[in-house]
Amino acid sequence: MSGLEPFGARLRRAMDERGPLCVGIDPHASLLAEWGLNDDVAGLERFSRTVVEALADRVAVLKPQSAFFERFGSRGVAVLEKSVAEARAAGALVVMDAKRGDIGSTMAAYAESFLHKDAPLFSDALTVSPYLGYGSLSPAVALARESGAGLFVLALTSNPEGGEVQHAVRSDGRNIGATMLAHLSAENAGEEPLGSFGAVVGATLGDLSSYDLDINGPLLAPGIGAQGATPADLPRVFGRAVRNVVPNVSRGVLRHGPDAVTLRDAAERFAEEIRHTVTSS
Ligand SMILES: O=C(O)c1cc(=O)[nH]c(=O)n1[C@@H]1O[C@H](COP(=O)(O)O)[C@@H](O)[C@H]1O
Repeated sequence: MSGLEPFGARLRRAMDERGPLCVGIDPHASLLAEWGLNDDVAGLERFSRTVVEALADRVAVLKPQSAFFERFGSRGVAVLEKSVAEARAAGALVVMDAKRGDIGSTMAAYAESFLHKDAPLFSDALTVSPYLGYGSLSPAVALARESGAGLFVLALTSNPEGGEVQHAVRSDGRNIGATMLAHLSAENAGEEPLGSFGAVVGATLGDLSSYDLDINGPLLAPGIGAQGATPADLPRVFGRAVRNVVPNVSRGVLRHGPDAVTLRDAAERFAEEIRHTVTSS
């Protein structure tokens, strides 16, 4: 199977050309209501199409959150398929936020669902959970390599509950979050200009200087906006690794809809602030 150019290279170029902002497509029921839409498939379709039409030709990454589509069953998943295809056709990279993770043999099927080039939901990258053991993700790593796709592995998540798992210390003295970062570093060794295997590291976490964030791969950083972090926090949280950070904003942008111009302006304000803090750090 001949795949695309590796995700890391495509992402680096998109970040250089468009700036690193990732906007989430998270059609919460409360946002549908704020946009004057019904909490049904038609409302979902209109919401998602509006975001894609407003932003896919200008932001580097769009990240649909699968749960909000799955809520509507097969018709919601059909909207998700269409949104992914339209966003990619308009030039955005799509990170499917489905946070899959299972025993290896089942993980292979999840990988086929999102990372096989002929899959209806093929996406440029997929969020995955390594908490059945990092090795259980190997079928997804292998298929991503073959397809030119990427993964974002939950390492240090933005939510306050994450520490109970991710800060737990192993017998070798390293904590679980740091262990995931080390696995990703090994995955990305020697890749230029950037590896395809990223970590999810929350922008809400404060100073992370005790972690080696230099994984030669992208760092997806949710938590800006609704969860309280700001673009100005990025250099303090990520240090030198800030240049590989893909900051995600979902509700902080989406609450400005349904008008496309207002949505674009909101995304542009975040993008500008991010550009400013990253280039001046
Ligand atoms: O993998 C993710 O995207 C993710 C990881 C994480 O640690 N924290 C986190 O908030 N997310 C996702 O990022 C988005 C954040 O949304 P907002 O808080 O509305 O900006 C949601 O879709 C979350 O599911």
